[in-house]
Amino acid sequence: MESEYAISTHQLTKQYDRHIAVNQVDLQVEIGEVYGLIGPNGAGKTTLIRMLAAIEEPTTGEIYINGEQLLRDSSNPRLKQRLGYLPDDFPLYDDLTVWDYLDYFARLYLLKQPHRRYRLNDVLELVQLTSKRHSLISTLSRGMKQRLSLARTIIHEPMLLLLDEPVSGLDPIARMQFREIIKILQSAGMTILISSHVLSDLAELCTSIGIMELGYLVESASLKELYQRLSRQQIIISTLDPLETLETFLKNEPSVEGWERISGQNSLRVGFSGGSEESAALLRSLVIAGISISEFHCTQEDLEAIFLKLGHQQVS
Ligand SMILES: Nc1ncnc2c1ncn2[C@@H]1O[C@H](COP(=O)(O)OP(=O)(O)OP(=O)(O)O)[C@@H](O)[C@H]1O
Repeated sequence: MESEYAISTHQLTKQYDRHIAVNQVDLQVEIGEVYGLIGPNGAGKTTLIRMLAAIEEPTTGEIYINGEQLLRDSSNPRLKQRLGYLPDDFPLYDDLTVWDYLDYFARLYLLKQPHRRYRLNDVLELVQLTSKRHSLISTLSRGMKQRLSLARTIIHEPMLLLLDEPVSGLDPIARMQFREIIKILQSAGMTILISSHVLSDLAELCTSIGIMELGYLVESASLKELYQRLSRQQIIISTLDPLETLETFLKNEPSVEGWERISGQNSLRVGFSGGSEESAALLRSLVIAGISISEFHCTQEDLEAIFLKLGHQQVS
């Protein structure tokens, strides 16, 4: 049963003195997923990830990685070989070159020549740092340093990647570059667990989302299921007529659940309970009623709206 999952935990708990940082967490992540972990500061995300990476001992509970149990009082060398862990504060050695830094880690993972050299070249190409291979780390931008950290994390070709807030502090372009690399790793078959405060990044990358709060995993579902269950459809309607004309018409439409005016535009954001057939029928009847429609655009509430609807704090 556990072997179906890249990660499976049972009642996983971590207690520091009297404070419970992770509380009876049952987490299941299927092989090949990109699983996003979100939650406010102090929710327990880092502690959970550190236990999965076998850096932190659980107080109670069990962890299975690809069906194999992480053992207490053991360095778990075989399992660690399959894991790549990127902490949120990993130090880089400023006075090494990019190549020497990666070569150092490849040696730690006992990669032999000529495979080590091939692997370094492949990884540098993936993280788009080939042209920087002879540069000192101190001369890299923050985004480049983060991509180098990722390169170090995957140098030994792990099956499972654990990334703790990898995009925090990066500008939008650097975040996009990082996301593109994650997508390539996923398509190569890696399972990836990623914690982030940037919900729009997770919405674009993840297949499933887990929400942590006060040490508990309070929600865990595929992104598709979350959207189906919690995301309302919305229609943006713009008109050349006075907004009141459109509003009067919408009052009699059964699938319309309310609306708000979009400031500065002659447009409404309409909450809508129907599917695509009902929205097509609405557009038809607006046109038949002689209302001049300049925009009619169906959209869905995003991950941030879902997160707020669940009653959790906003995290970004
Ligand atoms: N070594 C430790 N000793 C005592 N308490 C700790 C320790 N590590 C974490 N905690 C506490 O456990 C709780 C969870 O911390 P954790 O860092 O896992 O949260 P987080 O969700 O990763 O937060 P953030 O988003 O700020 O990184 C916090 O209250 C923190 O103070």
